[in-house]
Amino acid sequence: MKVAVVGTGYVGLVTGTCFAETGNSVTCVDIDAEKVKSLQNGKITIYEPGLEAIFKHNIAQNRLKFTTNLAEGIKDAQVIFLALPTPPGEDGSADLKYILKVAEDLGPLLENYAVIVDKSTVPVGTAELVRERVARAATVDFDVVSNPEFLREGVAVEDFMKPERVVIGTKSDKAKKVMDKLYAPLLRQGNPMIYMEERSAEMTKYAANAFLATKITFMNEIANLCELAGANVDDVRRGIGSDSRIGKRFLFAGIGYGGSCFPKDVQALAKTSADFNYDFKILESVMEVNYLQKTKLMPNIKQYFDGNLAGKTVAVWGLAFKPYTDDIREAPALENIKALTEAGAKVRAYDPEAMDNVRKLLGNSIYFAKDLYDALEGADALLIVTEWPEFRTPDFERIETILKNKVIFDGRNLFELEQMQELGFTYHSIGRPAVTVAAQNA
Ligand SMILES: NC(=O)C1=CN([C@@H]2O[C@H](COP(=O)(O)OP(=O)(O)OC[C@H]3O[C@@H](n4cnc5c(N)ncnc54)[C@H](O)[C@@H]3O)[C@@H](O)[C@H]2O)C=CC1
Ligand SMILES: O=C(O)[C@H]1O[C@H](OP(=O)(O)OP(=O)(O)OC[C@H]2O[C@@H](n3ccc(=O)[nH]c3=O)[C@H](O)[C@@H]2O)[C@H](O)[C@@H](O)[C@@H]1O
Repeated sequence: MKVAVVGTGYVGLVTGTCFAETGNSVTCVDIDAEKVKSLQNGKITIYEPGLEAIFKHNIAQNRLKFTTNLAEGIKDAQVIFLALPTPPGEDGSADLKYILKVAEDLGPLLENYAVIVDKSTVPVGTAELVRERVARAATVDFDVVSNPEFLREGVAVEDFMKPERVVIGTKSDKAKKVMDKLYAPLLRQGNPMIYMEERSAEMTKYAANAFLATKITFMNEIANLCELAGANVDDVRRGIGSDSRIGKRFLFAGIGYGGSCFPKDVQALAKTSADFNYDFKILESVMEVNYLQKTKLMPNIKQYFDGNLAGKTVAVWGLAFKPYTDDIREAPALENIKALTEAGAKVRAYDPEAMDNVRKLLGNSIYFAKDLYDALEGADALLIVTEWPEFRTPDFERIETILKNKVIFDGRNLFELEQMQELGFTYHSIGRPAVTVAAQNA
């Protein structure tokens, strides 16, 4: 099948590459000329495990092409994916300007029937708006369907190639046939293609993200309560997660969720609710709790240094909003770096993938370390923000030698409390009793 993907960011590049991998002929379109040039030269523009190999393979097979020219990109395409940004507008709603602009541009360019697919996360009613914009200048028949994407960054290829479900919002049988054919190779394990009305498909995406953000936030609040009540959130997680109605996944307490989607999608759903005069109370709480959670460890850090961080240096392990990505959008690390520097501390940061992106944002206002131990040189304390695997079993003897104080603030609960106690570290984590040297000696 001939497929076009408009917008070649995280979702567009994964979508295009994976559909090329299943044998389609794919052209990806982007207005960012530098990005397209790099992709044309076989240089991948994002870090996503497993993507580079299939990206290169499909370029070599001539099944994956890149262009800045929309007309060229969509020529003869049977399916046109819109994988464009939908950032928050000033009022928190999803800004549809990128989607609607491309929809308008597409109209006069269509030469044959095509299925135009809203892959971006878009509010209820967007498919109707896209249809209206395309129709303004279209001279051929077309369908617009909603096909929200549920991939996670860091495991995007796996999620895309083996989706637990594919949701399609459309009433058109013609469009259904095209989508069935395109997705068939990805659903061989029997996972379902779920058809529904387009408004329900659009809502499904926001409901999924808002539910997951709420689940995490609920656990973060349980964690905060555990700290006050002397319970351990990790035990509570195991205790409730084994109930299949609750499930084991997405119950990990930490210093807040980040990323390009949960924050903006929860906000956008709240705005949609407001537009329908519905007071969606949980969403407001989720946003407030998550905002506060991101700097949850700051009071502990300040208290350790008797309220004064001026002149102190803090090593920060992890900058990406989660492991296996270089994405720093809404990353808790950024809030913590801001809080630390505002309090007068210096920051020495290390992340395996995200340092270039943070450097673009913060310049040389913080030190970017060569590795996790370089980050500790001359540092008074260690703050862990992202659970990269290489942080899980570090050389504690080396940490002890380099770090000025044996103190770790851990926003991702990487270490066992007993281990920290044995090693003699003061250790503050999330939703678990603090390990202090005083407590150890008591
Ligand atoms: N990043 C993620 O993990 C997921 C994102 N989504 C949704 O997918 C959509 C896209 O997200 P990302 O891929 O993360 O965004 P992104 O910002 O990484 O990529 C968007 C791309 O669109 C390009 N673009 C902008 N205007 C254009 C135009 N007129 N013509 C052609 N290209 C244009 C940009 O240059 C950029 O390369 C958003 O709605 C997002 O909410 C959904 C599921 C997962
Ligand atoms: O719409 C999107 O863009 C995507 O948003 C999320 O994917 P993603 O943001 O890539 O990453 P997640 O693995 O969901 O993690 C999001 C945040 O939640 C945090 N998290 C996750 C799980 C958990 O148990 N605890 C927790 O704090 C992570 O640290 C991270 O900051 C969803 O999981 C995807 O299904 C969805 O497609």
